[in-house]
Amino acid sequence: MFKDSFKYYKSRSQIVDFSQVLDLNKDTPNLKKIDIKSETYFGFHPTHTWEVFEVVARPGLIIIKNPFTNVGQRYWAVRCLQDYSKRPYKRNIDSVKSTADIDDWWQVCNVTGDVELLKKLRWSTLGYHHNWDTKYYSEEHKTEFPEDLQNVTKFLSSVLNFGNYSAEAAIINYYHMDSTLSGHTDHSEPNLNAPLFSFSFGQTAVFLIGGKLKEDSAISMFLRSGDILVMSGDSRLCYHGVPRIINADSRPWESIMHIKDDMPKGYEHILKICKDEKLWTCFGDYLTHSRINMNVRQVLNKDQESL
Ligand SMILES: O=C(O)CCC(=O)C(=O)O
Ligand SMILES: [Fe+2]
Repeated sequence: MFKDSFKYYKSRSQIVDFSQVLDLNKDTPNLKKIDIKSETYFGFHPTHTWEVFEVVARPGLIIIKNPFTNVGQRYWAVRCLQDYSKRPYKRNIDSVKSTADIDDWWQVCNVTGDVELLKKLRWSTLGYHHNWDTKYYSEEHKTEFPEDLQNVTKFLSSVLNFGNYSAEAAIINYYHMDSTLSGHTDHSEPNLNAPLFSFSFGQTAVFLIGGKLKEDSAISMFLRSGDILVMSGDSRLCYHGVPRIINADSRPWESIMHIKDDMPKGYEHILKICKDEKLWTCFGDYLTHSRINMNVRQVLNKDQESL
């Protein structure tokens, strides 16, 4: 059962055996290779070099083994920490009295060196804001959806042959080494046919995915920095969660190669941070102790203009 596996991997009071966790670094019959179109896009290695798999036990669950250039990883980490964590996006810290007034969390953390505050940000929502109590989206609770995140998911959707994609809601999850995310399904979107794109950066997650029912058994997999998980088809409504964050076995964000980056216009200031070791340091330090997950969804159905 999902619950039992979750408890097992979460446990700190016993030695946990990770040998059954699906590992993209190992050749395994549990993964089926998928061929994709040949394209290029900012922040990624050319798609003909990508390793894309479907998880045999979970049809529709696709995983792209870190397709990012190291600069690409830095880019999204900077966006999540410096920009997607800011007002007017909605954050968990908004509803806590002591932190509710903080507009620019990242700047305050860096100016004050407040490590406690750094750990307080657990999520932020972009576009349609997920109401965690009612589990509904509404037109009244919506902010602009970032264009770069919109475009990167359009690109991925096209490369993977899912067709047109319109990213309209995202949850950015910020995890520390002791954070977990309990089992849930993502079913609030009127459009449940469109895939969900999940990007991982920083430390490694043990990701658990069961079936459509809580009682179904779960499989586990490592999500490392740069890996992209796509929940589509039959896996879109499966129970899933993160019982554990473990230390990364490599840190691809640490060094950058000077390859030409085909940067979309308007984001040059982000690229400047990625390429300047001094400016990058505080972001790199964060990733050394944390994991960031960008979880992107299409909310509306094809011909629907609003909720
Ligand atoms: O952090 C992850 O890998 C999963 C996050 C997730 O399931 C969610 O935000 O709904
Ligand atoms: Fe989820």
